[in-house]
Amino acid sequence: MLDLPTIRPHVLSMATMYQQSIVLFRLRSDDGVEGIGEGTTIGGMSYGPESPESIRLAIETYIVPLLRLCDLSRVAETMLLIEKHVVGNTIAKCAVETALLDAAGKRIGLPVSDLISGGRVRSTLPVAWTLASGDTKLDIAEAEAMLEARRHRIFKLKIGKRDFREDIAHVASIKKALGAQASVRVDVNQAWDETTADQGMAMLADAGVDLVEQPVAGHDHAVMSRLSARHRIPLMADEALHGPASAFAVAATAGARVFALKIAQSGGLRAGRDVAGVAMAAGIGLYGGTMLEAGVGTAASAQLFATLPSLAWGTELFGPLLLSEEILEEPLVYRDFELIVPNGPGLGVSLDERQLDRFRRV
Ligand SMILES: O=C(O)C[C@H]1C=CC(=O)O1
Ligand SMILES: [Mn+2]
Repeated sequence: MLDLPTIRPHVLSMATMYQQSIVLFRLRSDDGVEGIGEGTTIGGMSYGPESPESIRLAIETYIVPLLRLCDLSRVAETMLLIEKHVVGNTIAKCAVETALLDAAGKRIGLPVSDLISGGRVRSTLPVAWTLASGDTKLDIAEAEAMLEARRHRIFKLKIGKRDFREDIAHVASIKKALGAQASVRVDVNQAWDETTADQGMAMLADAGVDLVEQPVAGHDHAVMSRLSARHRIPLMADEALHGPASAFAVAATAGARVFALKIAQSGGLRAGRDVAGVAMAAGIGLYGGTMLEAGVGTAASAQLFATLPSLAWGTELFGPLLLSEEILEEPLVYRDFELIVPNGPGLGVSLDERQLDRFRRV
């Protein structure tokens, strides 16, 4: 487990992050091939049911003994055994599956994208940036600097902490300042009830905002359906999605027009691929989401997102850029508003051991 400093406090409706805690998992199979994976969540236990500590515990206490029984070159068979003995804990499973896939790719000299879906259809991914300093002027200055540097032109604003009118005035000022050169979206992280969401979504549409992410509780599928039917601004599901069955439930009730696809929340890259399959079959748009992972989880997400036939809303794979310390030997490359998807065997990234020693939680 590493505790990594962020470049600034990141203000979300349920927590303010001053650092990010990530869990790295490394395995070595009998043939000597190594694989790495990452399990990361946001804001301790305030975002979802897993925490950095629970991810580590699930892996060490329950998953590692199962791995000792497996032929680690057989990814699907190994994950099936884990699925049989460990319920839930999608982020821990994602870390382990990522390491298995990384090793599998290295073993045969292919990137993970080639193993999970027959290869990539794109080699770069558009990347959004989250404005979450908590201050309108600072957010505008940050967005303008990102546009100037050609790093981001899609901005997601974290709202839901303050009164909704105050939040929307903040969003509208930012959209007005940036104009047509940027797409502005919001993430409410489940903070509103239906009545507030009704007023909020109408006002956000009028302000020129393109997308509203998880305005109400993820388990309120009926409310999501009603909001999606009533509003022209698309509702994006995030916390409602934790694997293919939940994706099907949201799709079947027309609860969202866009899915935030996350490998951690889905339970791994292959489950994420299946969530994407549900979305595509149901005519739901896709956005490549993040749990603000560092380089390993971000590279793993990129391997999946690169295989998706359509990714209409781009991605938010900016996690490493929110951290002031790099953990990869070669940092991921961001250029011209996009992330270059690593192309080496496995995930295509390696760890900087000195940084692990510096930031490991003791
Ligand atoms: O989507 C979330 O809820 C979590 C995350 C993604 C970007 C960000 O700033 O926070
Ligand atoms: Mn979200």
